[in-house]
Order: sequence, then C-alpha cells, then structure tokens
Amino acid sequence: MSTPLHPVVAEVTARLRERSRDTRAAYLARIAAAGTGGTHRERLSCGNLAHGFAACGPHDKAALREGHTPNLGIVTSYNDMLSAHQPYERYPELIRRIARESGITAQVAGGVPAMCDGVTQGREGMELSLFSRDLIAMATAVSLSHDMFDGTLYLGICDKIVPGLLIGALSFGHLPGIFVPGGPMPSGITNEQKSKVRQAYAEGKANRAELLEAEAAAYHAPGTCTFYGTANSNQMLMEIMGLHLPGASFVAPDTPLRDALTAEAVHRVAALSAHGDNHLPIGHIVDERAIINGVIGLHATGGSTNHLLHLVAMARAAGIQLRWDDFDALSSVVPLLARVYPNGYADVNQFHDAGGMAFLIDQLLGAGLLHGDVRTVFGTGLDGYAQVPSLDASGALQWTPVAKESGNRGVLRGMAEPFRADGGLRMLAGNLGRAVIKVSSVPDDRQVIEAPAVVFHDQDEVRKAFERGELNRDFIAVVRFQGPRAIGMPELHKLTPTLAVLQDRGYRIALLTDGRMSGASGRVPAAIHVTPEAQAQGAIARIRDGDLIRLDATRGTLDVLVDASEFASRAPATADLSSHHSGMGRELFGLFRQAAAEADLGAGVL
Ligand SMILES: O=C(O)[C@H](O)[C@@H](O)[C@H](O)[C@H](O)COP(=O)(O)O
Ligand code: SF4
Repeated sequence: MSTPLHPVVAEVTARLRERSRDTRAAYLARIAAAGTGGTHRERLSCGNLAHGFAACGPHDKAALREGHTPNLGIVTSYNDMLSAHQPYERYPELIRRIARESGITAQVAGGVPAMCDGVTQGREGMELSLFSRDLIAMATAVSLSHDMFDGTLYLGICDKIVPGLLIGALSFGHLPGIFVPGGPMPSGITNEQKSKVRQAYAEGKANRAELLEAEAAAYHAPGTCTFYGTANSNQMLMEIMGLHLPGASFVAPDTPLRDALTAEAVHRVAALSAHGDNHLPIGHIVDERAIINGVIGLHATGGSTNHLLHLVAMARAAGIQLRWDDFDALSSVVPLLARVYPNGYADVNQFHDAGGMAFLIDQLLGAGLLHGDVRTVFGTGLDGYAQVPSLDASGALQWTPVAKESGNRGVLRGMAEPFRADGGLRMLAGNLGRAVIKVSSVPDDRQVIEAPAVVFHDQDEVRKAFERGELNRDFIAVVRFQGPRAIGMPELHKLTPTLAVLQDRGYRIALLTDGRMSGASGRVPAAIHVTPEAQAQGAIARIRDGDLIRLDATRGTLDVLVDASEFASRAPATADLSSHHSGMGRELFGLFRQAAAEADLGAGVL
C-alpha cells in the first residue's frame, strides 16, 4: 500500500500540468506522429540504408539489411578532458558486443562535445559552458537524424552534457532512450582539505606547487569528481526520473558491476523498442511527474543551483513549463536528507555506500514526497528504484531491497531525522529582480546579509581588489554583466576561496551576480542568476558602489535600500564587453548571446 501523495506535491504537479496543457499536448502529438510506421529503417531508401551499414561487419550488416531486430543508436560524449567521461572510451565496443550477443545491433550515431567546467573554471572557456548545453542538444539531434535507430543509449555525465543530451533526446522522444553513467572516481583527499589549501594559496600562505599537489590529490583518476556538484546532481536526476537503471548512478567505473549495468542498459532499451511488447518512448517517461520528482530530488540532496536553469530547459523540451515558483513551493516541504560536499564533508562515494539513491528514494516515497506511479526504463514504477544492484555468486546482476536504516547518518538520513527541514534551495525576489540562493551549506548566521555594494564588471577585479587589501570589510560583491546575453553566464566559482577567506576573517559578505556559481560552490551566501540581467537593463545595472543591499535568505528577499524614485531615475550602467566576445571561440557564439532567454526560463536558446 503506497503512502498518499503529499498535498503540496499533488498541488504543484496539478499546477504544472495545467500550465503545460497545450504545449505538452502538442509535444505528445509531435512524437506520436514521428513514431508512426514502426521502425524507421523501412522508410529509408536503399541508398540511405546502404550508407548506414556500409562500414558494418557481416553480422550487423545482415541484421540491418533485414530490419527485423532493433538497431540501437549510441550518442557519446567521450573525451579525455573530463575525468568523468574518459571511461566512455571503450563503451561503444562494449555495447556493440553486448548487442551482437543479444542478436541485435548498435552503432555510434554520433558524438557530442563535452566541456569540463573544472578545466575552464575562471577562464575564457567558461563563457561557452552554458551555451554548450544547447549545442549538445543540437549535436544529439544531428546524430539521431540519421533515423536508423529503434532505441538510444546516451553516454554523458557532466554539467551541461546530460541536460543537452536529454533536450536532444526529447526531440526524438518517440524513441526509447536510456542514460548510461560511468561512475565516480575513488575518493581522494577530502574536498575540505582541498578547499583549505586553496584558501591558504589565496592568502599567500601556500605556493603553487603545494596547491597543485592538493588539486592533483583531489582529482586523481578516471571517473566523476566526487563532490556533489552539477555532474552528480545530473546522476541523481536521471535516476529519480527513471532514466537510469536503479542504483546505476554512483557505481565505480571499470568494475564488473559497472559493466553488468551497462550490459543491462542495452537489454532494457532494446526491450522498450517498437520491436518488443513494451514500447516506451522516452517522451512518455519524462512527464510532469518525473519533472516534479527531479525537483524534489534536488531539494532532498541539496543539488546544484545550475538545475534552476537546466531542469527548466529539459522540461520545456518535453512540452512542460517548469518555473522557479514550482521549486520554491516544493522547497518548504522537502527536507534535506543528504549532506555531501559542499553541503557537508562527505563525497558521493560515501553517500552511495550509506545507501545512496535507493535509500533516498525509499524514504521520499514512504513520505508521499515522490510520484511512485511513473514509467521508467526499468519497467517498474519508482518503487523499483528502492533497490540496490549487485552481482550474485554466478556474477549475474540482481537487485535487492535497500536497508531501511542509513549506513552512515553523517551523510544520509531518513525522514525521521532530516539534516534540515527544507532543501536549502531558495528563490529570492525584491526590487533587484529575482535570484536563486543555496543555503544548505551557508552558516545560519550568514543567511541575512545587509552591507554596502562594491560593484565589479569582471570576476578578476574582485581578486585584485582583495590583493590590494580593499575588501577587508562588510560588503556585497555585485559582479554584473555576467548574464547569458552579456558573456554567456559563466560560473564565478573561482571567487569562492577569496570570499571564503574574508568570511572566515569575520566580515559579513555576500555575492550578488547575474552569472552562475558551480554546483560545488556553497559556503559564502550568493544570490545568483539575477534576472533581469544587467545586459537587459535589469535593476542590477543601476546599483552603485556604496548602495546598501539586503539579502535575506530566510524571508526570500533581495533589495537595494535606496530611495525608489532616485534609484529608478538612474541610467543603467553599460559595459564594454567586446573583449569577452572574441577569442577562445567566443566569436562563434554571438547568435547564442543575442537569443539567450532570461535565467528563469533556462538562459538558453532552445
Ligand atoms: O557545477 C559544477 O558542479 C561545477 O561546474 C563543476 O563541474 C566544476 O568543475 C567545478 O569548477 C569543480 O570544482 P572546482 O573548480 O572547485 O575544482
Ligand atoms: S564534475 Fe566538473 S570538473 Fe569533474 S569532470 Fe565533470 S565537469 Fe569536469
């Protein structure tokens, strides 16, 4: 007997359905039309088809000519830049072999670009990062437009890659699809130890060699970085939305269990194709309930603020009109059940070992805080995800019910003793517009900051002012002209060590920006994604040095304390951004900057 759905979850879902009624209906009609006529290879000409199987070996070629068995398309984001994606190098060959052994075929449909935000953090490349999400969606469509496929496997993990792949996948929502994760790297030095060396370096108390040693001990092997940033928030989302196999998110790379899960992903997506009896297009899995489950998962785990952008964009790709108000309405009823860095000291390996996603989902389902009656790639409702994968004595994959007690109360807790009554993702609103703040890792005495503004148009200027000794005081750093239409909405996470040093010196400080922060940011209060942005003449463009600003995360307000008529009479500041619009490929993204939506609509171009 399942627990009745929490009334707020039911109400927010109903509101989302109503808001999305027409666009969701149009989307479902579109994918229904695309899905008619069974497998698509029958519609290809002989020339099209021959090109499609020319390079195949005899087994695959014969199967593709006959067309009686599923052909799976692999969209891969493999490269050697992202430690998380490096394990994917061998996946196409593994998947093709597994397919062949199952009497079906698989082909790499195409590759998509993947940016490592860790490599680009604080550098020009970061100004392409957000736009790469939509570029990945387009590249996914280019891959699948060969129309040779009956199901798809998406190989992607990190920040913009999973959102981009899912947006692209939903354009082919008539096809079954499954996300295939690679898993986190083994734990290195703790994130806390790494951050301490960074702060020491920012203060000149550690040298570059010591800093590099610490960084290399944190990021030291193939696999996803083990903090709970956007990449690992993506894994949580794909699992709680039913697009991963249960428990697949955080199993280590290159292990027998990881390979068994990848093999099962191949079997599952083939079973969901139009060739089988359980045809399940991905566009039917990603419905309003799955999206609401994703929002709830973000709140319950203190997930990345980047999903206030990406989940909105992913939902829209399925005809679903998710808004920040939906996040806000759910925030107060979903408790924080996990403390993973930056929301605590543990990492995702310790989260997984404590019971991980299966325990989290079991607890939330038991409290009526998740839609259980959803469709998933596993073929069950969400109750099937309260299970842990393992290999039995014969090496076969099995799932067993998760324990009802957390394996580590310091990392993962049950509904009876949450870390916080709410998830800590808060919306802010006031005479400066709207913004987002994550308070789950901000000390309680830093959740309300009222201090004079110090205005910057470039994140490097903050560090220089710090090094000149100008910031040893209470202040709110207003870093503007960072929005999508200005310079592509980069993450300003490189500011974290400097601002954390000042906060640790006892100053009451905060960051206010129309840019983003990393999902790994956290200790310093930061009102981010301010919309309207400065480049769109938002109120943030009227702030002057010395203006008193009040950021109140407890009441959800963000205001400049200046006479309203005087403030309105000010001409918005302008900025020469030309140096940000060329070099490192930025000259290729002018159309993206011109077309970018506001942050609360996903800040993208799709
Ligand atoms: O949203 C995120 O999770 C971040 O973009 C993350 O992917 C990025 O790589 C950080 O920069 C890593 O943290 P450090 O920069 O502190 O190593
Ligand atoms: S989690 Fe971030 S830093 Fe780590 S591999 Fe992914 S994008 Fe790069």
